Amino acid sequence: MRILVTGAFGNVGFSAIQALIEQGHTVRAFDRRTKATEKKANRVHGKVETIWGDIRDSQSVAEAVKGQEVIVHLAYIIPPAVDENPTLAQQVNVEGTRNVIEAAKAQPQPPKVLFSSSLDVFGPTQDKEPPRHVTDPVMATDEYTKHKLAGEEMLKSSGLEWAIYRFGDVPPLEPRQIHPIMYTIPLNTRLEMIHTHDVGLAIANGMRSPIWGKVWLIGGGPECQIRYRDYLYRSLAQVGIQPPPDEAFAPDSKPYCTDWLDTTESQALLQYQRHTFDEIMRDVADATRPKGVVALLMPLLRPTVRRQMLKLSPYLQKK
Ligand SMILES: O=c1ccn([C@@H]2O[C@H](COP(=O)(O)OP(=O)(O)O[C@H]3O[C@H](CO)[C@@H](O)[C@H](O)[C@H]3O)[C@@H](O)[C@H]2O)c(=O)[nH]1
Repeated sequence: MRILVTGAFGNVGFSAIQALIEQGHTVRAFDRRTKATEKKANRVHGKVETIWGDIRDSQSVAEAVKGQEVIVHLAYIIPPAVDENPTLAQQVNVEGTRNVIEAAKAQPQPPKVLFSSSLDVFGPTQDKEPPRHVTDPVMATDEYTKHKLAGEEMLKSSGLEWAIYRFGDVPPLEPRQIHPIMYTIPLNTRLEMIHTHDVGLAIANGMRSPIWGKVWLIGGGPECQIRYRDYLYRSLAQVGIQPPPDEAFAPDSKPYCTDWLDTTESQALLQYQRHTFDEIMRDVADATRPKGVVALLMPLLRPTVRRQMLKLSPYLQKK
């Protein structure tokens, strides 16, 4: 199949193109050109056709869409960056999705579109019995979820063949920057993680499955249903940093929009859940382990990193 992947050199995109190549598809990658995306493009050089462009530019999107049978639309500004530049995020996320849909509709044989959404669209649900089902009500609670729900609606009413994957939390296999967002999640929050390679597999397996016309929940399954504390403590332990005290975090009364997911149906169809939470964390640790001089300096750097991290907590600052 001829498949265009937008945002192809992002976290999910790169896993998707690798799984698609492995399954014999002809992959066209569309992304903006940065040092990071170029580095990843070099790793699949000769295996995909790469088109550099801006998702906000309808002409380059139309060029990329030509002759494709499926578009996997992943180009997006995600949290926390989405709140740092909401105007740009609106253009990339909402207008970018509109460009993809319009370009698809303009084709003599319109391609199908697989849109990536998020479990965040269920809103705050920690007071409800888990897991979340695909039929549960949705609500916009911030810019990101507003954009995702607008995209879902645009696609459903486009007249195109569509499918929507709402993903759980997909940790990238690269270092995540320390950001104040880490303190906005109460430590007891239910989180469902999924290995980035399993998301790639769910996308690739979807190409030969009857996914169309439906919304799917894509998470790691019961083995990946954890609490935020499990994830955070493990991530910090892997780099030898002691976790911040409980009072640095939002209290349980400030619920965050993530939850465990009912993935029975998606797993039965797509057979993509291959990794447990422990395996995700092992692969993240392998991919992010400090090397060379940084590794040697780590024992000296740790206290400074921890101090800087504590400074980012709005709850500690209030005291
Ligand atoms: O202006 C921009 C900003 C970003 N990107 C690309 O979009 C991709 C985003 O990837 P990344 O930031 O690594 O996020 P992912 O974790 O891969 O995000 C995926 O998974 C999220 C849900 O977990 C979805 O919201 C996103 O749409 C989907 O791309 C990258 O290739 C970026 O280069 C653009 O093309 N234009």
